[in-house]
Amino acid sequence: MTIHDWPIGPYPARVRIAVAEKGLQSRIRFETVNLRKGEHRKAEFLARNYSGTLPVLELEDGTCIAECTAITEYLDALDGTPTLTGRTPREKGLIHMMSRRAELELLDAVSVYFHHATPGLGPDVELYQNAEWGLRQRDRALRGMHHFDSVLRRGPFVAGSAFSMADITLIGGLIFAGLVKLPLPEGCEALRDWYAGMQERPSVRDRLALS
Ligand SMILES: N[C@@H](CCC(=O)N[C@@H](CS(=O)(=O)O)C(=O)NCC(=O)O)C(=O)O
Repeated sequence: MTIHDWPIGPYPARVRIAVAEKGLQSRIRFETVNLRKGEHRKAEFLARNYSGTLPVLELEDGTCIAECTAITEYLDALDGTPTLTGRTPREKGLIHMMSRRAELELLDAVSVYFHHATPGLGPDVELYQNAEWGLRQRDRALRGMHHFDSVLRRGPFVAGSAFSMADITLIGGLIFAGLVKLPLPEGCEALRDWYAGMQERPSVRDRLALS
């Protein structure tokens, strides 16, 4: 399998972490698509992913799976432990919900801030920007940080009693926040402590070493 990837990217980090957590490193090769050169907007890549985003998982038969959640669900289904997307219907529902909430209220919000209220990927790629919209999403991300701090005051993981895709998505959001220098607000000690612990996981710490 091939993962079309931007090594330092927060969304690609989600899949890199999932690959390492599942122990699939030996089955996957990474191929860099240069976002800063706009390679993800070219026809060759758009044929792999209409949405023009990374990462994309390409299977041996040429099937391309985009969207981090879908890629993680595919990898999780490949073989046994650990389970990242839930073992029971209840776990699956809660993990998907909390992962999606981490996307909407943090990761995607920081991404919009990056693309609209900062130079982003540069003028050749950011063809339309709306700074007000970007700043509103930055504020949404800060509210999201407070929300996840309250979630993590009630338990050690984002969704239930074990590490899951929801934790990985939140890690992606905080990676992006770090990249755009958006600090955790005062009062988010539970989120801060949780993230410090997550960064000690080999799958998180060594994610760039996969390629
Ligand atoms: N919903 C997509 C979003 C993926 C995404 O936005 N990826 C970024 C890569 S990175 O910002 O994390 O490095 C991208 O392709 N950005 C290119 C662009 O937005 O032009 C997913 O979950 O995979």
